[in-house]
Amino acid sequence: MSMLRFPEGRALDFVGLGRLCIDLNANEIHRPMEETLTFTKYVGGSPANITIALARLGARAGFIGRVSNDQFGRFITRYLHEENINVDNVIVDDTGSVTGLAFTEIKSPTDCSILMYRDNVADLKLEPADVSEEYIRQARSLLISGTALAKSPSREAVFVALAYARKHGVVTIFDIDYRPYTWVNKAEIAVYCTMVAENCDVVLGGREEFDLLESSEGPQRQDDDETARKWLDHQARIVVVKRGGDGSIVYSRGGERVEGAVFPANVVKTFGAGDSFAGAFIYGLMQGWSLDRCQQYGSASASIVVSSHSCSDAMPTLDQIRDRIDRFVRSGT
Ligand SMILES: Nc1ncnc2c1ncn2[C@@H]1O[C@H](COP(=O)(O)OP(=O)(O)OP(=O)(O)O)[C@@H](O)[C@H]1O
Ligand SMILES: O=C(O)C[C@@H](O)[C@H](O)C(=O)CO
Repeated sequence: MSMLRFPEGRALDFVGLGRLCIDLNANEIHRPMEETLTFTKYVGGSPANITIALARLGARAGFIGRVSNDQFGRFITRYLHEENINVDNVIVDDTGSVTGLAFTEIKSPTDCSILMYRDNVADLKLEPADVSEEYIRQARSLLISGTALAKSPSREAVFVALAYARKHGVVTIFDIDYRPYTWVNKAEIAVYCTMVAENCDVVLGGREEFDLLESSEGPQRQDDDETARKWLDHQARIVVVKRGGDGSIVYSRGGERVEGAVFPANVVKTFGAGDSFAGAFIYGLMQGWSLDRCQQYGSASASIVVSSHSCSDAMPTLDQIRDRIDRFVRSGT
């Protein structure tokens, strides 16, 4: 068992915090963006994707963030509402900010990149005063994504939210979510992400992301087991090291170490794997499932999303994940 206790009797199962942006995924795939003519618009932003994933699985989800006061901001808020995500703590920013744009280039199933437009974005204008203690008090869990720490006042808002969550026994989840385009330097990443990771119950990241947090400790740590021990020595009850096409390893404070493989996928784009994995994995933790079942659902969810054109729109339902698992059990595909 994961030794993680989600409080009961709360109005929300899960609250995401941070980036709400727009994905513009190239429709002409398997070619460089210089040759792309059209894009499809989706809601994006890692914490938004994970929150949508949880809502799609039936969790009562909410969000804390800022959106721009324009058509994109309204599009995002409406989409979250239509996904039954509570938007009471989604604030319209009126400082003239814009919505972050993530242009996804799909050159091949394994060669994808994101062109980010993030100057003056609304999500990083989130202020400490925007974060409602009452809103967090009614939640069972809170997700913090690392990019929300990249700039003030969003950075300070994160620490306020984390303090409220710890005060009210809310399970705190930190997805390192490193995106280079917003941080000033790697030293800041190590400092601020470490401060959050040391105070969260669940920490998820890829090998390179953990190396960024641990870089101040001399040569980059390559050992996943050592990384897990480090963070489990702090607040963490669960540490997830995501390893792309090689799967993931999940560690618990109770000494479990569970390696998980991937499900076969007809990969359209690799983006969205981490967010879809995280959504189903966290859902499983909330149900009190074993770690290998949480991991299995996370991996199955990821295989569905990497086989799709979008991230948020493609987040699967429980039935879709179960069907994916059943198909693999029956046929190995
Ligand atoms: N090519 C793939 N095919 C099937 N499953 C995959 C593939 N890549 C990743 N996954 C699954 O998704 C999980 C998370 O993937 P990854 O480690 O790439 O996270 P990430 O880097 O956060 O992803 P993202 O690209 O969304 O930021 C993996 O542990 C694995 O279960
Ligand atoms: O998180 C981002 O800013 C990019 C996302 O919008 C995009 O969907 C993605 O890369 C998910 O991994």
